[in-house]
Amino acid sequence: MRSVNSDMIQAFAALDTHRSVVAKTPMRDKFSGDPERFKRFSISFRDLLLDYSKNQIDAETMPLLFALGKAAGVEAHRAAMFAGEAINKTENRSVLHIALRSLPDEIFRSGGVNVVPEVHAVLNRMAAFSDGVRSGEIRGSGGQFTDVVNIGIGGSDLGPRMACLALSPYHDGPRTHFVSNVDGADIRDVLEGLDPDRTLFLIASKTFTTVETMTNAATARAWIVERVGEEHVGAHFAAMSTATDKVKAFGMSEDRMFPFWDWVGGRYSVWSAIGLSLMIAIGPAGFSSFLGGARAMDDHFRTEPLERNLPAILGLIGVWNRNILGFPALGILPYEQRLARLPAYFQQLDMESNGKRVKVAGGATVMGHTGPLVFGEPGTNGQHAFYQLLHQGTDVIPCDFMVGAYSDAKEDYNHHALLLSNCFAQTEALMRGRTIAEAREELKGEGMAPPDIERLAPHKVFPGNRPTNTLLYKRLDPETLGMIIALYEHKIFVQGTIWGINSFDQWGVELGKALAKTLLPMVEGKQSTDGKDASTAGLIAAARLLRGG
Ligand SMILES: O=P(O)(O)OC[C@H]1O[C@H](O)[C@H](O)[C@@H](O)[C@@H]1O
Repeated sequence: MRSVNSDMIQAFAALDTHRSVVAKTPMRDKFSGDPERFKRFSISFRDLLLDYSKNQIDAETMPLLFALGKAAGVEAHRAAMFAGEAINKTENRSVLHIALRSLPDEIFRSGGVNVVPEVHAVLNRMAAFSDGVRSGEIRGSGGQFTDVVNIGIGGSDLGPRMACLALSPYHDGPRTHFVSNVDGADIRDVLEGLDPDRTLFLIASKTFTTVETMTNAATARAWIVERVGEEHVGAHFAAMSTATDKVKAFGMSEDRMFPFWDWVGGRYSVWSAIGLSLMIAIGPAGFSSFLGGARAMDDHFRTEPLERNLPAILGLIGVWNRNILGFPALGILPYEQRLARLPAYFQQLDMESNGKRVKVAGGATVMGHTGPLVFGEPGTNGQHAFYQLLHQGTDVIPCDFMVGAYSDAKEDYNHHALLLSNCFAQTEALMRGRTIAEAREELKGEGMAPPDIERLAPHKVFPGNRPTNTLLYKRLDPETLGMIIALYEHKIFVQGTIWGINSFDQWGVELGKALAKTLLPMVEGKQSTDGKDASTAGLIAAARLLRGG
């Protein structure tokens, strides 16, 4: 398993040959030739519908992709993850974010030990703490907390930040704020206007060593000490980390410490203690529905054959687009303003997991491509910004559209129908395109003179045949959000398995961190830049000059 075997080579070769067959018929003709196409290439799970019919695929493509998934050992690797095997091989760790959403009587083992009792013990402590903060029983120096500030970065920021915004209609706790950047402007802007006597800080860091988070935490501590007094620091802070000794050294008491474990990757940690800000905002019951949605997707992923498995289908379509058709990027386009941070969240989830080029088995370089460049913005905003390139640019960029059938407010009816029509219209336009004959026809219909028609028509041509998936759900509630995130987690797992890389480490972020440490004394003027390349030394010198020292 997990090294390129002859079945995989054959499966890739078959897909490669098949590509030229598929390419003969553009998607618009595939749709007119097959009224069953939507039915054939869509799949539902609970209130989620995944329509993948607007891809460059035909009846032969999916069986070939399922054969590839099987040859790559997706099923066995999936079983290994659920069995708690140390599939994160470079760090020798189990990968058990799935245990974070388990039921109390389920069993997930890491190193032979069932982790579920510990998971639920922490969840219960988080619930008691959240209830206390929400009711005012747990309070600051000036009474009930009105504001909660999560200080963290990467996986200790993007998940709770994204989910708090996504579920804002479910907020009935204190306001939540997020500070991540080491740029002092970030924390300064957040603290401005907050009442120190009623502000709770949550320090979120898996390692409790991340320089951005530690710097911001120290600034927050100083803010409290200065305004409220050293003796109140304990009441205004809590921490979530796997490094309990470091949290203690920071001065945090046991009851303000919410642990998680090294078998949870940072970008998979929103379900753990890292989600405390979300739990305080929406309450333990809402958080439990969020976990429940993910658990439902886990069960689906674990038990369904690849042919009826949403994450597998989404992952395999992604491999088709990336490896066989050679498309370099993936747009994440939620038609849901409250999912504005979802593209950034999926960017870390996907690019930090699958942005790799070395095989987990043997250390050789992967042949071909791995993870795509992930980007996105909520629709309809993106339409008025970068969709021009999606429709008429020289690169083909597959996109995932997502939209809820309902908005949570009745008065949005008019807005929501427009939102839905825009979402569906974009996928239709990307698929159909517009031919030169159609462009001419349209201009003629507008009464344009023939020379002008000829001049303008080429600019009005849309090549079409551009792939999209559409994920339609009923409404964005905690359960649905949990399902969507878990869907993408498992999709990324399927792709990482096929590419033979370790989706659960992130060595690629280390070099820059190490170099930043060596540059700091140079930026501060305490050390010479001798030995640095001319650009780096030149930039440091120029910045020092501009800073006046
Ligand atoms: O939670 P922390 O240990 O503070 O780490 C925060 C983030 O920083 C790192 O550089 C990693 O790239 C991320 O995966 C991680 O989520």
